Amino acid sequence: MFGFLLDGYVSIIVLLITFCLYVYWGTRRPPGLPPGPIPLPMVGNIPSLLAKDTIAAFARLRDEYGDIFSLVIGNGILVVVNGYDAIKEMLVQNGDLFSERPQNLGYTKVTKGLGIISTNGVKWKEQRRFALSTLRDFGMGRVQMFDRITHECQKCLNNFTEQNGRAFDPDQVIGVSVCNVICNVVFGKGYAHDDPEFLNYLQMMHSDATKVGNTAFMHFFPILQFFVHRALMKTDDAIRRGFIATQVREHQQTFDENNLRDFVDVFLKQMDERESEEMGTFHYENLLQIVGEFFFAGTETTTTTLRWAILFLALHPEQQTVVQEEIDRVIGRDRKPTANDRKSLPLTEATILEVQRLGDVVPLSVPHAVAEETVINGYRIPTNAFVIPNLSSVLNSKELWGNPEVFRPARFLDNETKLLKVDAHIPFSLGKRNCLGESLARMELYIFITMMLQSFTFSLPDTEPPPCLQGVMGITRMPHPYNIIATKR
Ligand code: HEM
Repeated sequence: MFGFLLDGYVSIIVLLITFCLYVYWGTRRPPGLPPGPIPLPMVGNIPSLLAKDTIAAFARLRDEYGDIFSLVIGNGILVVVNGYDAIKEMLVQNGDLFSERPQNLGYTKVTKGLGIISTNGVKWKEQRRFALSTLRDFGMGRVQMFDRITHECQKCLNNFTEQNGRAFDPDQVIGVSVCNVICNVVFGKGYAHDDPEFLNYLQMMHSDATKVGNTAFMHFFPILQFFVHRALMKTDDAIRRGFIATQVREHQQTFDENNLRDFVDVFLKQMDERESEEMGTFHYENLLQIVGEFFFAGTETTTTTLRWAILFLALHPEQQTVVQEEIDRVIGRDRKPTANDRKSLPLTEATILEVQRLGDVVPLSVPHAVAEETVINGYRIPTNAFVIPNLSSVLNSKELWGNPEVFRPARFLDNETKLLKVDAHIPFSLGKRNCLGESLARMELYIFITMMLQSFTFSLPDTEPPPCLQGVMGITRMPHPYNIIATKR
């Protein structure tokens, strides 16, 4: 007669046990991982990633759990590596193990195993080596490239002049000039600043870059990934199949193997020579992807750094004046800067380093992964973990810089005259996966900043509220939009 009561009790006990197991498994950290907060059932440590300021949240977690901590998110694991010593130990001392990219990275689904940024093994090695040597031949370090960057920068300065002392947002004009530098390397030419098609592709890339950054945590959620990647794939495809494919077609039609004009020509020659290779990486789809990655990785990063540069200089007029005096003394106002001038411009160089340090443009680098399950400092790093080198923890370290929040180029100078080499200045990351475009980017920053200060003094309009210096996270850490007045010198 009391059977139904018994059934009721059994159901409640089963439910209770299930609930306890669910809470236990849901809040359990997989054994051996670096320390970190207790995950909540279902959502794991997502709340730590949703914080308005991820960088500040990571700094708090580092204080609590140490230089290497982990977060459990959905079906994924995030290992965050902080501080120069720990990052160097992983990316340099253990570079062979930590130089992979995670294959569960959302971006990998968009790239479908092509390109350089998200590939591993032979596919990555072969194309990275080829890209580095071809970029060196066509760009980085060559006088001809120096002239092309100078030319693109001059177009940007002409636009500043046309503003006639009015306040304006320099974002787009800098973006077009910087993108044109990449166009020069890969296609052998740049585009007009008012070319509507070019501007449209640039705008698409810009909004893609914002989406990828904002959706970092979606890498772990297949349903969310589905929607985001569909949107990303659409724009990615439009850029590759439209803008890039048109240029490649033109190159194929005018190809002359005795006159290789740019990156695309050299790649086409390799495609021809290696046609018979099975599983080779020199094929049409890979060419579209790699060129797209140069635009993607090279435009937003350099543009954002230059936007920070103008903002910091406008906020520090005394610093701007001393750099201008140095440039006037070494180059004058009429001659264009040369590569040779660099060694005579320590203050200018120190200012560029400080812009990159405080601008902190790629604060969390690009996720790495381990080639095989690894134990480091006694912690287990599984193969499916995303390893995040927290570059921001180095560029903003109190121990290293004393007052990291202050814009102070002199920290890179000895006796205010000699440029110091500071190993912990790592905006381009470290190790085998470090930024492939570092030399090109350094050349661009030097030419743009020197030429800008040669011709203009930057100030903020006093009719507008002071700009917010908190960065906005997209794929880069950008300044909030701001207006500037460029006064001709
Ligand atoms: C100021 C400008 C730039 C900054 C701060 C920057 C920073 C970075 C960082 C932090 C990484 C990730 C490194 C890692 O995974 O550990 C990276 C990778 C990369 N960068 Fe840059 N970058 C800049 C400009 C450029 C330019 C101009 C290019 C154009 C060619 C470029 C192409 C790449 C590529 C292809 C990768 C992927 C490398 C690989 O996976 O092997 N970057 N960059």
